[in-house]
Amino acid sequence: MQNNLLETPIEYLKGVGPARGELLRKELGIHKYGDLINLFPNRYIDRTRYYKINELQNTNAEVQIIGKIIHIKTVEQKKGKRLVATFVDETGEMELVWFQGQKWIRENLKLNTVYVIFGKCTSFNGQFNMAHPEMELLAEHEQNLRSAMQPVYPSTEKLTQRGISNRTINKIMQQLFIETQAAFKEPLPNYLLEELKLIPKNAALFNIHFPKSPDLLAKAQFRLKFEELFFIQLQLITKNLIRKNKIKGHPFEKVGVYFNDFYNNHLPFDLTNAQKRVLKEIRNDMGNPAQMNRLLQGDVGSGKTIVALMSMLLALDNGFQACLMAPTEILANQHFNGLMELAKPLNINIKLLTGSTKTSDRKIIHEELENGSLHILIGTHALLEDKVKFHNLGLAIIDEQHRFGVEQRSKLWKKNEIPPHVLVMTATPIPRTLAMSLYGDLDISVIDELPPGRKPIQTVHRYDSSRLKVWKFIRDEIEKGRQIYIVYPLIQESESMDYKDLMDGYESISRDFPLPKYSVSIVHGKMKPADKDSEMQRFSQGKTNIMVATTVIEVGVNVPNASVMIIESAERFGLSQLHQLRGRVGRGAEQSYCILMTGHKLSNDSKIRMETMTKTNDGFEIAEVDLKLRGPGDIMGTQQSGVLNLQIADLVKDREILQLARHCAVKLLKDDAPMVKPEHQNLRQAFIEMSKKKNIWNYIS
Ligand SMILES: Nc1ncnc2c1ncn2[C@@H]1O[C@H](COP(=O)(O)OP(=O)(O)OP(=O)(O)O)[C@@H](O)[C@H]1O
Repeated sequence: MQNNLLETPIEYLKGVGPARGELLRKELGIHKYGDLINLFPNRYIDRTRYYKINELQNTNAEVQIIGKIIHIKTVEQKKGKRLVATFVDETGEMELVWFQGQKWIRENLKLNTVYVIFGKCTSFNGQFNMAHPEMELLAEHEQNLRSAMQPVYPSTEKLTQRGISNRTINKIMQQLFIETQAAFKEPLPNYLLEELKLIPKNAALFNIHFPKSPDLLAKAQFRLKFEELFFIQLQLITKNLIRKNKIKGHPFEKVGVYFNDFYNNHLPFDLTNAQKRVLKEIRNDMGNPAQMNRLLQGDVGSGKTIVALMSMLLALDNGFQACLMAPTEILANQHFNGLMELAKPLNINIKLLTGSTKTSDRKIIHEELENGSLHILIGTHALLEDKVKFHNLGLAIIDEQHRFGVEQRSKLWKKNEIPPHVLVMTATPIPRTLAMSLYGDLDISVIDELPPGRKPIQTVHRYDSSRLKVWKFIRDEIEKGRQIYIVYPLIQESESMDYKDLMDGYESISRDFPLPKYSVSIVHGKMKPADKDSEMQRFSQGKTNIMVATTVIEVGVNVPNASVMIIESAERFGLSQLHQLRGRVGRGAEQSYCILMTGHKLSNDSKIRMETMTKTNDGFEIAEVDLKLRGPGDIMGTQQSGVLNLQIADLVKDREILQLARHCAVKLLKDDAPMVKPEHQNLRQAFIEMSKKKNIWNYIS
């Protein structure tokens, strides 16, 4: 099809016109013919079945009935007038109701004439009724060739009220096919269509809007989903290739004194096989003259810190500086302390820069950073300030990247003429399918093995009514010398209520665990950073037995002696958050426990969450359940990514198609990366057009 036809403004389509055109633009983002063709139905209704009135059930289902209107009246009510018609068939009677458009309906409805009505049926006081039914005279209905599966398009109430019903969309879609003569260019190469048994683009578009049979509909859906995911993968992989070919990085050719000395003489434990494998992947990447962009995924407590340090030592060995940026002060502090501890025997200069760093210290940091005597800088967003200038930054490690905006990250890259290698670390396991789409342009390393000797955390779910028993359990654990976390939810919308819960909880815990035998710390977001820090310190040094906190402790806190995590109102946390919180215990050699406290009334989702947590400790398994429960849009970090504005595919349901699309995209680009072979001509053109429109690159880099 001619491209310019697809570019035609939507109001030129017969049956649309300026008013409807405006509505379609505003409500559905449909500006041109090409947008309309890609407005895919979100479900299909079976219009082959006709119900009798005595077969109706109160299920709120959509039904189709043949019958007559025998009576019509206007009913006055406080809320306004409604039009009520009595509709009968040979088995019974029901009511049809209209709240709007009553005058028109009264004038046009024919009494005692056979109609086919269609709509949602509800029951009120034993009588069935249907509000605003779709109506057609039986004679017309029989003439209208209708597909057995009638598409239902994503619509809005506003659209329906202003005269763009599903039926209207259906009609203008037909018109679109007439005007464009269904001649859409086939972007996929023939060999791919044959290999995957995909139906051609034209047939797919036709059958998605006017399915001829369930089988053809399924084929159309498969084909269009594949195409959508395939183009996204082409984009992501192309981006990765361009980066590897064009964006130069500093090759770290040497493994020198820092790395070797640490590896041979100061490793505090043997690395796990997973840590070794991941380090090798990182070394390989950084040894190349292309910029590294790697995502390091590791479940909570899997030992990412030492991998980060050893990667930084490689940068130092090659005469470069390294930095690590964390999203919160607590985390930055934690990393700083952890790295200082590990690097103690090495002669390197590591400093911490956060919002609370004193001006005098800041000055020193700035100077040392510029003259190159500062080797490693750890910090928060403070690292991004313009004043922070590196002598030569070779490696930037970003922890928990989804908390940083895209701009912030790229700002860090731009601190050098040649961008540093980038290692993104995350302890939030991302299901493979989602990682493929979100981070498909990054190389991914996974630490999928916990350090040896860890005892799996035992997780239980307890109702508030067994609190006394839980408190007894805590006392016993404290007796054994262990420490306890008690975490309260903090949800922004009800912040003041939550603070009240937290403070009430803190008071009653302080009462139940009184001084001098016990001491209780508290940490929450409203505290000054310095106070927070000192409370954290007291707890991590073992000076307090219990830490009462909000989710500020969610990530990165490392107190191996803490063996019990109690999560209050656990039903209010998402699965990945629960998993993160639980990961704060089980970091030492002792048996650890996580107790999920909830009230008795739980929604189905909450029940699944509690069951999942008590059943498994595996972050990836939990992430999969989370993805199923919440859908990809709610998973952390996905909102900012355009990857998820999918038109037809669904990352949860269509994971197999996604894998196939990725596989095919990799294969195709390996063979013909610029897509210049004759059989890839249409593909290339479609790819360029799509990249212009839907530039997911901006979201990701
Ligand atoms: N190979 C290993 N053998 C024994 N202990 C290890 C090993 N690797 C790491 N550890 C220890 O395991 C604990 C967790 O490691 P680390 O803090 O690096 O985890 P992490 O991956 O950063 O987890 P989180 O994201 O939850 O902070 C630390 O106390 C660390 O010293």
